[in-house]
Amino acid sequence: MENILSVNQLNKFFGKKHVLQNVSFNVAPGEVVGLIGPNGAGKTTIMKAVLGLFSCESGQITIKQNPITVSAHQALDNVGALIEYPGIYPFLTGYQHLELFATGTDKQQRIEQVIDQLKIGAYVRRKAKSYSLGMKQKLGIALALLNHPELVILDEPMNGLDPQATRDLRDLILSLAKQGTSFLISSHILSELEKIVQEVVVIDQGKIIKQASIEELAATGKSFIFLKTDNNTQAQQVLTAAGYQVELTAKQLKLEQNDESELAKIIQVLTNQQINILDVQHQHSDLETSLLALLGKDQLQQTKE
Ligand SMILES: Nc1ncnc2c1ncn2[C@@H]1O[C@H](COP(=O)(O)OP(=O)(O)OP(=O)(O)O)[C@@H](O)[C@H]1O
Repeated sequence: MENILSVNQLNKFFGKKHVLQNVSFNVAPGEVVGLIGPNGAGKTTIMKAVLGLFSCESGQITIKQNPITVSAHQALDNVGALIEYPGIYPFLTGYQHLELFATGTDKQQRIEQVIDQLKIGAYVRRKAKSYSLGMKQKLGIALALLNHPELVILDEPMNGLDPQATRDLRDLILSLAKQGTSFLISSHILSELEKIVQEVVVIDQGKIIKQASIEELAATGKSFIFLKTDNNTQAQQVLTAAGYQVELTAKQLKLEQNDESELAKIIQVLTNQQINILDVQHQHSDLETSLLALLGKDQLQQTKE
């Protein structure tokens, strides 16, 4: 299927600083792609470049195969975006913002629909100067979704949202993606991001260090077993003697799990010594652990080069 967004060999300098280095990735129709990386990695710069907000020294950006440059913006009619913080006029109401930016013949219907989708009806007719951070954020997202965009770019969309609003936004993104809308989303809340994205683009110091499906990335991280026994100190000694690396915290033991059969072996070692197991928990590698492992490895590789 033809990609909705293609970024190809993008290079951007701010002064002498090479902030994007040969950045390439694609977003397919209906795909939710997460852009993740440390502070200053270049995520917002990529998003701004896609929106044609500044020129890049080299590379191409196309939306539905139409090039985006500082002077060619037509393809952006299909794009909705919320970057950095919502640009909101304090003396207009939320509703007036929506009226100002709505296009198309079904404007009025669409405005009512996004008010409903973002659950902003209770305050949308109040002046925006009285809005909390989360209220502004929801209005910003409503504006990004207003004109039936095929591609939505959201920079830290969960900023300021409470748990219920975060969950509502997650459900909304998933349902729009099912209907074919594509998303490019950056977020530091990786536990949330991993619930919505299919593909992850990891950027560090201006370079893409990995593009992978969320499952593929999770598989690169580690899994742990947490055990509580009736004698953790003895359990640690016994397991260490059996060749396991065991970390003892105040209440439990932590072991790295390398393969699925390991838990049964550990239980056997402990029961052989009459140590009773009170609780077992298994923690699969999450996006955060995988990302940290990836960044750590990459940094190690860079220092070796
Ligand atoms: N207008 C600018 N002028 C000069 N340097 C800039 C400008 N905008 C960004 N930078 C630099 O470009 C690099 C990438 O910044 P960017 O905002 O894209 O990072 P980010 O990944 O979005 O970070 P964060 O997670 O902190 O939001 C940083 O080193 C930043 O200092």
